[in-house]
Amino acid sequence: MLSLNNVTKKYGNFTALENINLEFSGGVYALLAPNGAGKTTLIKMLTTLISPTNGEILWNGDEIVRLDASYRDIIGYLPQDFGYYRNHSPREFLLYMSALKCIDRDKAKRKTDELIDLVGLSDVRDKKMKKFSGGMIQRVGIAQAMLNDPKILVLDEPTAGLDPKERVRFRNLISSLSKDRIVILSTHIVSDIETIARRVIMFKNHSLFANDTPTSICGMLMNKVYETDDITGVKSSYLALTERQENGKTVTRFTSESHCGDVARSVSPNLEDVFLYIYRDEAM
Ligand SMILES: Nc1ncnc2c1ncn2[C@@H]1O[C@H](COP(=O)(O)OP(=O)(O)OP(=O)(O)O)[C@@H](O)[C@H]1O
Repeated sequence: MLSLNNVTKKYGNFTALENINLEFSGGVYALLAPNGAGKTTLIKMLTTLISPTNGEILWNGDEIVRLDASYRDIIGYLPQDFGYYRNHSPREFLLYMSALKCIDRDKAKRKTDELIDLVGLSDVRDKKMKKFSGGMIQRVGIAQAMLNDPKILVLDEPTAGLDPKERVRFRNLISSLSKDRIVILSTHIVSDIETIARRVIMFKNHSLFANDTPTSICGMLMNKVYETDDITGVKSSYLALTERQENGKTVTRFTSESHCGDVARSVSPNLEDVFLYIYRDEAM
């Protein structure tokens, strides 16, 4: 089990994260928050790239900084800006990364072929990556993070820049990889994690705001989300969440503390509603 006890991170006088307590045991944990909320800061602490200013991070009861290389052996990490050589093929790149990770050559070859198949790049295993789409590159990124068969897989905004089809494919891949490990994934895109996250972790004002199942988090807005094609009929105060066109009319989805069932249709809240509601005052 990976746990954070009262972790605070300051950059000079600026507090990026304050007094965070979390536990990770298995499955997908989604760090869901707008840009600048502290997701990368948390990930960098979990991967030992930076240290907490206060508090401790433990792996099975031992401080990760003390475990040092033996902790890094069980981590797979896909950073936000994943560096690769454009003239490498996936196979060359994964063999190169295996060497950096001190994986012996026979095992590296076996693992490289296995992972290339797993991420669906068998057809292009020997093609230069310079012609790859963003989704293909990210799949190479996941494969390099999996080379050491990590117990903890950390993915920092892995779907940034992917098209909808690539996102779905990536989501399915992440879900399958989470069966026997902890996957910690940061994103500000709700649809990436709504169906695969075991728990959703949200930060607000640099503190932990929520750490719960997607269903429970949606429960925050139960009986408070409505839709109408005549928003002028809503007389109580409300917060407009989204708008869509339907049969030539603009349907507004909104949340209201007052009962609006007489002028609007009550609908089940989803994670996007909660995200828009919680971060309503923040620039996104
Ligand atoms: N090295 C640093 N020095 C000073 N401030 C920093 C540093 N790194 C991050 N910050 C600040 O800490 C806050 C959290 O940044 P962080 O990168 O963790 O956010 P994030 O949620 O990952 O957002 P993004 O997706 O934009 O990276 C931001 O206000 C950022 O400007």
